[in-house]
Order: sequence, then C-alpha cells, then structure tokens
Amino acid sequence: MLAVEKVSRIFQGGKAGFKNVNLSLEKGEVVGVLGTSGCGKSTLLRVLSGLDENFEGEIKTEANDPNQAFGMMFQEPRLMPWLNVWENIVFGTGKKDKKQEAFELMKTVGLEGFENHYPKDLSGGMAQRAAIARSLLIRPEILLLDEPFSALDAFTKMQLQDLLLDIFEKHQTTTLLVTHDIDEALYLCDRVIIMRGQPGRIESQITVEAKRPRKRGDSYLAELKQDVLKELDFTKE
Ligand SMILES: Nc1ncnc2c1ncn2[C@@H]1O[C@H](COP(=O)(O)OP(=O)(O)OP(=O)(O)O)[C@@H](O)[C@H]1O
Repeated sequence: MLAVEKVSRIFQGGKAGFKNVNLSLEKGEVVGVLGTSGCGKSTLLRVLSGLDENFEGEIKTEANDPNQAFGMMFQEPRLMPWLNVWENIVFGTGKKDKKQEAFELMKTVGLEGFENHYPKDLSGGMAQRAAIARSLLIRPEILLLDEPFSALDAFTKMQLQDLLLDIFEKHQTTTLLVTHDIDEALYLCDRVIIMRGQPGRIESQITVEAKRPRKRGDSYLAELKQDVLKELDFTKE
C-alpha cells in the first residue's frame, strides 16, 4: 500500500530531520514507529502525508485516489472553536456533502448526541474522538497517527486504543502510528519500527506475532517490551 524508498528530509541550513528511511506497509497492516525525542518521527509523518513536500527519495502509494490517500491525526485535536462537533468533522475535511456520513462516524466513535456541542464543552477524550471521526471522513486508505493519545489520561487512552482496534477491524485501514508509548505500540500494531539518532534512522523492527485483540500486560507483550527497551538502550544489565 505504501513504499518509502531512501527518503530523507534535510532542512534549510543542512540539518536533517531524518535520513535514508526505507519502509513499506502492506494493505491493512498496522505499523508503529517508536523512537526517542527528536529522531524525526513527526517530520516523517508530515512528509508522508504531503504536508511537507521538501524531501529526497521516493514515496509510492497504491491508493486508488492519491489525493485522498492519507488521513492524519495529531496529538492535539485541532478543532475549530467556532464550529460545533459535526461542523468540525465536515468542514475540517472540506466535505460539505458528507453530513450524513459524519453523523455515522460520530456514532462509531461514541459521540452520538454531542453533534451540536462546541469544542469548549468536550473533554480531551471526546475532542480526540471527534478528531478520529474527522480523519476517517475522507475514507483514507492510509491513516497516519502522530502520538494521538499522548495528551490523554491513562483510562481515556485505553478506551481510545480499543476504539482504534474496532476501527481497524471494521475498515481494515492501513495505519502508521507514531507513539512514545511502547505498550500502546505492542497492543495495537502488527509491527513496530524503532528509530534512533539525530538525524533519525530506522534501526530495527519487531514483529508482534499475537492476534488482535490482545491482552494488556500479557507475558508475550512484556517480553517484547524488554526487546524494545534493549533496542532503545533503556535496559540495565
Ligand atoms: N522546520 C524545521 N527546521 C529545522 N529543524 C527542524 C524542523 N522541524 C523539525 N526539525 C528538527 O528535526 C528533528 C526531528 O524533529 P521531529 O519533531 O520530527 O522529531 P520527533 O521524533 O517527532 O520528536 P518528538 O518525539 O519530541 O515529537 C529535530 O532535531 C528537530 O529539531
């Protein structure tokens, strides 16, 4: 579905956000990107989404409509305060004719009954639910998630992770999830890519062989977590 070949992002002045990234995503695959701060994860997502076009290398997608290939979601919901929830979902994507679909998606993300509420009246979790619905409205073939739950409390985070699982199951959306949360990556993803360094590079990857839904805190996931910590140099011998 997505092939990234020798992609680098060099900023003005010569500083690199990340260098020589090779990556491929199969249709329906959920891939996580873990890495220490500053290794270029957000820059990579901006490049993939088309928000940043100043990159070197090649990005190929098999999406039917390249203009609607990517749905993007950020750490913060980025809702417009003067629009209510359904308007944010519809106008945020420029799809004025999709009000009915927006209402369906609000049901999917658990916002039924809150369609006419304004962002100031939503909790952080509800606002991120609206952002999920907005990112799905264009029916993206590839979903790019940039630390989508890192600003939420632990319980809301787990609820929204489970919501994502339902969405993966229902829509089979190919997904790239940038996160700092190792447990989140291992709970949700088929494969976890580990980036390191400045400029960042892909150092290794770990395949999660367990079927979804997985049990949180499962001993197999705990073992994989140790492997990830080792890759990131966070284990003490
Ligand atoms: N517009 C820019 N101009 C120059 N350097 C930039 C620019 N944007 C990002 N960088 C640099 O590129 C590197 C990667 O930044 P990026 O935000 O992608 O890292 P990250 O892995 O997402 O970090 P974090 O986990 O802290 O969000 C950093 O060193 C950052 O300072």
